[in-house]
Amino acid sequence: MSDFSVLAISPSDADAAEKFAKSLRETGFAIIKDHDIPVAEIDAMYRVWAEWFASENKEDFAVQAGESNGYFGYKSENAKDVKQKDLKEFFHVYQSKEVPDSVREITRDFNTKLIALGAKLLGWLDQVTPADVQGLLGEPFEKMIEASDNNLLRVLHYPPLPDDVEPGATRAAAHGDINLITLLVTGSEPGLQAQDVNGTWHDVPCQSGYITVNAGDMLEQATRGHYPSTPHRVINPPAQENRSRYSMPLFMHPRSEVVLDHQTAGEFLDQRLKEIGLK
Ligand SMILES: O=C(O)CCC(=O)C(=O)O
Ligand SMILES: [Fe+2]
Repeated sequence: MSDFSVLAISPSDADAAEKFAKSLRETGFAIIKDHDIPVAEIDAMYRVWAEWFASENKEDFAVQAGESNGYFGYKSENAKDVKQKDLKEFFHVYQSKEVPDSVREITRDFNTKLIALGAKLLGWLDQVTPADVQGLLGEPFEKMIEASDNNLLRVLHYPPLPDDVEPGATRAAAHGDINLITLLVTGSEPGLQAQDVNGTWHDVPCQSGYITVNAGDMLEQATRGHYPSTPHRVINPPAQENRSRYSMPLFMHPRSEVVLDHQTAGEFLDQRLKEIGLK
């Protein structure tokens, strides 16, 4: 186990797009710093959502059958091909769907900013991805997510571990994300690990204000492996640090009709949601 020595890229770097694509290609991850989302806003998001997860009326927002927005209770999701459920609860925010009053304004604003940053990063990939790989795409990456209703901000709460935690159960078992790229604002506590191409697990730096980006399965599929999807997981805390952990990944999802390879993004997503117990 070692620290992940991924370069932190600033959007103002002259060669930001090249560095970003190189890092995604060689490590599956990239770190963005000096973006325009203030740390104070990230901290405020964690604060208001911590209060919401501690509130009594969470179940009023429980996800409805056939839907994917709203509240998902503790142990509702498993990683693909893993039996045990992850030790987490979460809320799925879509720009066009309802969010609780107490968190609405800040969440909409934060989500808008993060989606804009995600669009910019996909635009970087459009600039520097080799022409033969671009030739495989039905449309540029940035276009795939334009006016997409499928971009998903997941606000996660990993409660302190109970005394009777089942052997082998973890906060988040190893998985690849389904979507194109994920923007993962640094969590409130450490625990996130990424696997490199040699199979070694690394701690992802838990530095406030950093946004870690990883390639997902749709990006790997659309580029036939040019950008490999990166396995990652969230490990359980040591006993002396058994606190709640919060994190907020934004999953950038194409419009449903975008063709990835032999499947549309909508078909791909549907199949994967069934495999992870969410559909
Ligand atoms: O909590 C984290 O830091 C990672 C969450 C994650 O990988 C996911 O929800 O897909
Ligand atoms: Fe993930």
